[in-house]
Amino acid sequence: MSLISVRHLWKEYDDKVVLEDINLEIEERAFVALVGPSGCGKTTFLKMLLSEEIPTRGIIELDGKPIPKEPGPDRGVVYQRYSVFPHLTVLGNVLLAKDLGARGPGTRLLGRVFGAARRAATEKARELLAAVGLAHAADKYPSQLSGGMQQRLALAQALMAEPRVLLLDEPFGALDPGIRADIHVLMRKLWHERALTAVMVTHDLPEAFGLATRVIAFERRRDEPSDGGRYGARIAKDIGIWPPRVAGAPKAV
Ligand SMILES: Nc1ncnc2c1ncn2[C@@H]1O[C@H](COP(=O)(O)OP(=O)(O)OP(=O)(O)O)[C@@H](O)[C@H]1O
Repeated sequence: MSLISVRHLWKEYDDKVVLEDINLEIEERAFVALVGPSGCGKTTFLKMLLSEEIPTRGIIELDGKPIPKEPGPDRGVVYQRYSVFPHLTVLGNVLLAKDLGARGPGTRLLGRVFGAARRAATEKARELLAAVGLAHAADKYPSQLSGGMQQRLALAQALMAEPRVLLLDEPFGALDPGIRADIHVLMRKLWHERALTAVMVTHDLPEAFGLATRVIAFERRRDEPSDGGRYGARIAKDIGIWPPRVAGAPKAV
């Protein structure tokens, strides 16, 4: 069974069709790159996977069940520009992800984590900071971080709730090429080492083909101003990388 199943999905804003009859099955541990012209609906699609937007028609299932109506800890997200809390340290920003997502035993009003749960969360946040190469920066403030370090922090924060699905919206688009290459290495490592299924929007084809197991291109079959928004984008290409990349088996890359 697929982890994510999208069937006959349409998204319209007023009388403008953005996405038209999208059908897609995403296997667990896949790394899907979504590419396509500007404005073709890639971010809108990601927002529907995150439950920040509601489909006009059609079905999205996560693990065989309708996707939850609200964003939740099962889906993490990283945007191109990370919105940090400037008055919190790097460690504090990662812990906040836990606070915001906190539920159940060990939690109190406002969802803040206390006591043993707090200590476990701090340990986990430190482990994540080490995993993204920010162990040395735990006590720094976001304004003291470079763009690349901020995106590493964004990854740590997104992973704090151990999401099954990691959604990435041009996460490395604002970085210089050298920094980007470094963070690609990190992204590969995280995907191999953690139980993640990733869906990443990117404009960068080498990035798409360099990281993904599968590259999906959205495109409108007609895109004339005279069409007045009658046609949405569809899946124009669905390319499996060859030889296949297998999560957890970096030697196969
Ligand atoms: N809330 C909204 N209300 C109305 N129209 C919207 C809304 N959000 C997005 N759109 C429109 O939907 C279309 C798709 O936008 P979207 O941002 O998903 O495209 P994209 O492929 O991610 O573009 P880009 O590559 O430039 O980021 C655009 O025409 C946009 O103007």
